[in-house]
Amino acid sequence: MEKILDGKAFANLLGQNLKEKVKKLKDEGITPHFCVINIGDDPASKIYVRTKKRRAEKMGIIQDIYQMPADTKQEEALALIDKLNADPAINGLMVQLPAPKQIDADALLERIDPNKDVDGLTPANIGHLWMGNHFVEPATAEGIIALLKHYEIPLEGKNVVIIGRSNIVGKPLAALMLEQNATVTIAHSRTKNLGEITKKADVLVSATGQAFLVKADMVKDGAVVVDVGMNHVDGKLVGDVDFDKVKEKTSYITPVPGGVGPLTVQFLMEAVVKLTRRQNK
Ligand SMILES: Nc1nc(=O)c2c([nH]1)NC[C@@H]1CN(c3ccc(C(=O)N[C@@H](CCC(=O)O)C(=O)O)cc3)C=[N+]21
Repeated sequence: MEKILDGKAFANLLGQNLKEKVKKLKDEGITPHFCVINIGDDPASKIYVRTKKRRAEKMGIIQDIYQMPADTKQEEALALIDKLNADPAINGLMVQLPAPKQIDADALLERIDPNKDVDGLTPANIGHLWMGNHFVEPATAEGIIALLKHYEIPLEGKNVVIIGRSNIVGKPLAALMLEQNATVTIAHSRTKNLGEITKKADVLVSATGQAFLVKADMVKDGAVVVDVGMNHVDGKLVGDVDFDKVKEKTSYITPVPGGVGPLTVQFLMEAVVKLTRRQNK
């Protein structure tokens, strides 16, 4: 029954358009330039940062990586953010998450200039998101909304269940789904009778980091399933969804890899370009 929501193909389609936008900026003498601050040695983070760098190069965007040691002090990270905020040559910055435990990551996010906030995770921009006057949105959530729109999957009046309440995915996605007039439920690790709740979902999104959490008996026939999970199992990348069994019940489903991940990266690039344009009006 399933139809695959091909995030990778859609990201590439968007990429062609974005390259043109970057070219236009370059004709005006402006090259979008952003920085990723990565603190510590998380192996997954290092891969993500490199994936972004490749994508940035492809788009014609400059990405600097500031790799900081695992024992970086809060003040050192704050000082770097201050420096990048103040540098007019830098259009955007982001702090790769998770950060080591001595770091107060929320305080770092709070320090980022909202006008340079590629991730849309500063308190100001989260406020804008919930008020409905946002100009930069967290990339994963934005990517999911765009993907469903691209496949002409309506959200108005639909029951959307999101598993996961992170600041980076679950909460911002709930805001954007509400904006699309969906009825939104957020489930999480303390939710009781998860399967009963997910079975009511017309659109089910999982963003937990728990492999095989979403089983076929938790999914309504004909549902749309979006898998945000990135889990390494036996050296293989899998999502949160028991894909082979769940796909038999869905009308549409995102694969991992090749689903939401490439859209996250693409929409980070879109944010860099959007911020750059806004700074050069
Ligand atoms: N401040 C911050 N912003 C983020 O946007 C952010 C972050 N921290 N921390 C970690 C998560 C995770 N994330 C992904 C990036 C690329 C893929 C991606 O490219 N995935 C590919 C393939 C990955 C592979 O093959 O290893 C795919 O799903 O097809 C996935 C996930 C960004 N994140």
